[in-house]
Amino acid sequence: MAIKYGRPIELREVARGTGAVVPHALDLTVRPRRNRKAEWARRMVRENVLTTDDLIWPLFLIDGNNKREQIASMPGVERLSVDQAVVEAERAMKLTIPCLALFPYTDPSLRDEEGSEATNPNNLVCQAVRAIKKEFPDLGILCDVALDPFTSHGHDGLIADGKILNDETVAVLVRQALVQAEAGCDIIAPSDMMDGRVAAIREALDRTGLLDVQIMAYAAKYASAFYGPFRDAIGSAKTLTGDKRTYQMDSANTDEALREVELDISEGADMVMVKPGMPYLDVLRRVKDTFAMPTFAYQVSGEYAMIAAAANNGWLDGDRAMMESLLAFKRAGADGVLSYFAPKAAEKLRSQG
Ligand SMILES: NCc1[nH]cc(CCC(=O)O)c1CC(=O)O
Ligand SMILES: [Mg+2]
Repeated sequence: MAIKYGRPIELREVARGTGAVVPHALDLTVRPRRNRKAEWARRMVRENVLTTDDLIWPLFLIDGNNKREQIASMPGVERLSVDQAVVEAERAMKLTIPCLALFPYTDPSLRDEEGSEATNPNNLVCQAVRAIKKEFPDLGILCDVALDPFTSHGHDGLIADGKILNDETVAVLVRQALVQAEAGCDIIAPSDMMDGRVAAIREALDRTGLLDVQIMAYAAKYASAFYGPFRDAIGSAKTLTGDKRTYQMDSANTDEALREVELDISEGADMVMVKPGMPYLDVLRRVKDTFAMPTFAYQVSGEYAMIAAAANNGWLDGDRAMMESLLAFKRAGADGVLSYFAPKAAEKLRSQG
């Protein structure tokens, strides 16, 4: 047969009749455009859909009260004081976005070589978790585990002699995860890419009786230029020394992503993530097909900035580019997407009914 799936073309060698009724009509049996002829017809054959359930909304936190600060490289995204984060949490609830992700801008005076503020049970993230959970206990909260918002050098781990120390870092990450979980965080999301951190965090959570706290592992996280605006947002862009290529993955690799994901699953990850998003849809598809785990993509700050900047310049239709990019994650196998577009996309989805 000429084609593997669909209608066997040879079997359709029925007489087509001679002389088309319509002048100049091609003698075509198969016309794929028929299924696209109207919106209702396109809806009938649509293979993937985006809903508000697919969205995780990342928020940036800053110390203070009633404070909102624009982030220059992320037009439309702000740093929020805890009370304002609670306001946005209410918006998430109304928009039926299931989960927020929290990232702190740590005051420079609180940053040090060891990132000690990460394990302060009253740090900005923990304050926000408590405040949001108090008002909206049914809203999911995800907390990032890594030291970069807290270290003076901007790295995700501890450094000695210019090297990132894996095992010593994991010990600190475990304490960071515990203070977040004890504050009420639902999903611990290690983004540091140290080896063995998922197992260590799972063991510590279980030992503490925090059996229901989930782990979403940033399992295949690449060393990427697309994190630039995020580093502005959390204030690590200027201080970061060197790059993160000894722990984040080489963007040339995909087999390695499968090995990373397999390890994190075996260590106890409940969900896995591929990051960045759009430039790595091939990785996302392989991960989903290989492991059939709840699999998430992070449409990172640089991806957001590209679309937002082009839209603000009138170079593309921002809303359509946003929706198309989010649907692409679904098509590639994602169960959900962390995206700064989350509230805007949710508003659009709900206005469409
Ligand atoms: N480890 C921290 C972390 N968690 C999420 C992002 C990036 C998110 C984004 O760009 O939107 C980063 C930055 C980094 O690894 O340098
Ligand atoms: Mg790993």
